[in-house]
Amino acid sequence: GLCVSTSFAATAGSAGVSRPLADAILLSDADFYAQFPYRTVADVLPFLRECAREGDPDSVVAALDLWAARYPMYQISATKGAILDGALRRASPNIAVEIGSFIGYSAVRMARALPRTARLVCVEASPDFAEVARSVVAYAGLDATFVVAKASDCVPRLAELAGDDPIDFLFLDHAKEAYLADLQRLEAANLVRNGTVVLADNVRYPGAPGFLDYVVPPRYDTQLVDAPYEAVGWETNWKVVDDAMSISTRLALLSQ
Ligand SMILES: C[S@@+](CC[C@H](N)C(=O)[O-])C[C@H]1O[C@@H](n2cnc3c(N)ncnc32)[C@H](O)[C@@H]1O
Repeated sequence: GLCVSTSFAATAGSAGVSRPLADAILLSDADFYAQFPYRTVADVLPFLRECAREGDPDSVVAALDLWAARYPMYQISATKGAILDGALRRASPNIAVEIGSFIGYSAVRMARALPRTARLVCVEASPDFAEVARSVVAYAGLDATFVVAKASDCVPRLAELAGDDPIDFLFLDHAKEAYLADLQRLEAANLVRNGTVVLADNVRYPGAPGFLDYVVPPRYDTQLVDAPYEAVGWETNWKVVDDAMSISTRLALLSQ
């Protein structure tokens, strides 16, 4: 529909689209679905090999934007991706953690926006998704360490990976109802410091009960950034729903 082409056009222009991706953009729905079927998440890999340049994160992001436009699914939009890029660049973290990677779209965006010496750790509960995400990040020529675990079980491994260092930037995009408990688990393990930035998606829709009430002074300073949730009912009737990302900065550590 209209939403798809407009939102994609905005990214394609800035990303330096390769010739094959430009061809794929022009395919009719029927031709696109015939040439690039989506039966399992791993089907994104042959599409990327054809439509994105290996070692070129911009072309991988542009190709995944097209993939998501033809197959609306659970990755953040290009608009939300730009919000993530901006927050990450402003925070300039040494250690960034993402919880909920799906096939690696936001992981590529984060790895691309990080300082060279920084590390990205991605926590993903599904082994299948994590394996695809790992391949996508590698295809983009970027680095990330994957922890295949539920967020509630990832703390020991995160602590090990971080050494004595806290997480400087945390992106929450997994089970919305688990945001609060999983953040508090990281706090209890001293993985959050004064100034740690926590960016959370879907805090308005589907919504993160309890989480938004928690990330307020004196614990956190929080800014809400409006950005629509695009994929509601995409199979039958495309609907844009109000949503927001929250960007919270830790103000003070409480003893737990
Ligand atoms: C919305 S998708 C993430 C999209 C990704 N951040 C992107 O923008 O490309 C949510 C992901 O969280 C994972 N997930 C759900 N609950 C989880 C949990 N408790 N711990 C870790 N991962 C979880 C799901 O398997 C799914 O891949």
